Order: sequence, then C-alpha cells, then structure tokens
Amino acid sequence: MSHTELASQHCQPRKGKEHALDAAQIAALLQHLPGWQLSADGKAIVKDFKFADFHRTLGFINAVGFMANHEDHHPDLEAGYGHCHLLWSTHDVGGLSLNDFICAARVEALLAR
Ligand SMILES: C[C@H](O)[C@H](O)[C@H]1CNC2=NC(N)=NC(=O)C2=N1
Repeated sequence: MSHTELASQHCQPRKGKEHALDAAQIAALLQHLPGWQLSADGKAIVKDFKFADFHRTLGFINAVGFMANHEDHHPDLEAGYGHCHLLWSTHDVGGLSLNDFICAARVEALLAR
C-alpha cells in the first residue's frame, strides 16, 4: 500500500488485539513513510518534525490536531520552538494498528507541496 493510498483511507474503530499489526506488516507500512521509525518498545511509530519558528510549529500542531479529531485518532506530541515530536499508537489495541499508519500518512500529506 503506497503512501497516498494510506493517506486516502480513514481510521476505523479498531479495538482489541486482533487489530494489532505484526512485525512484517509494520515493516512493510513503514517503507511508505519516510522518516517514521518504530519506537523502542515497538508499540508506536514516531517522527521529529523541524520548523523555522514557533508559529509554524503551532500551525503544524493545529493542522495535525484538526485531522486527528476528524479521524478520532489522537497522537502524543511534544513540541518546542521549531520542533515537534509526533507519536502514533493505538491505545485500544495496545500497540500499532492500521489507524496509526493512516494518520502518519495523513500528516505527510499535510506537508506535501
Ligand atoms: C472512542 C474513541 O473512538 C476511542 O477512544 C479512540 C479515540 N482516539 C484514539 N487515539 C489513539 N491514539 N488510540 C486509540 O485507541 C483511540 N481510541
């Protein structure tokens, strides 16, 4: 599944272990998401984003927040002047589901130009 195919999908309610992706599925999906990495515990995907200044960082966070609310799937984020660390994981699954990859691809689409 390509990056644009992923980004064109919407999150679905995914609750329970049966929605957890296995290591091979995760590795295959990560290939379409440049800069995204598996977290140390293997339960999340993470990426650091850099921006020229604070207001661009906040603009990004607001755009991600709007998308996340629309998809009813929410990231962890940490930010400061010129940077934002995003983490996607599916709490209802206890690890990674397709929702995390859809949202990561949607974040990339926000930045595409
Ligand atoms: C009821 C609601 O759809 C669920 O609580 C959603 C909300 N947003 C969510 N976000 C994330 N990251 N993981 C979830 O499991 C999750 N569940």
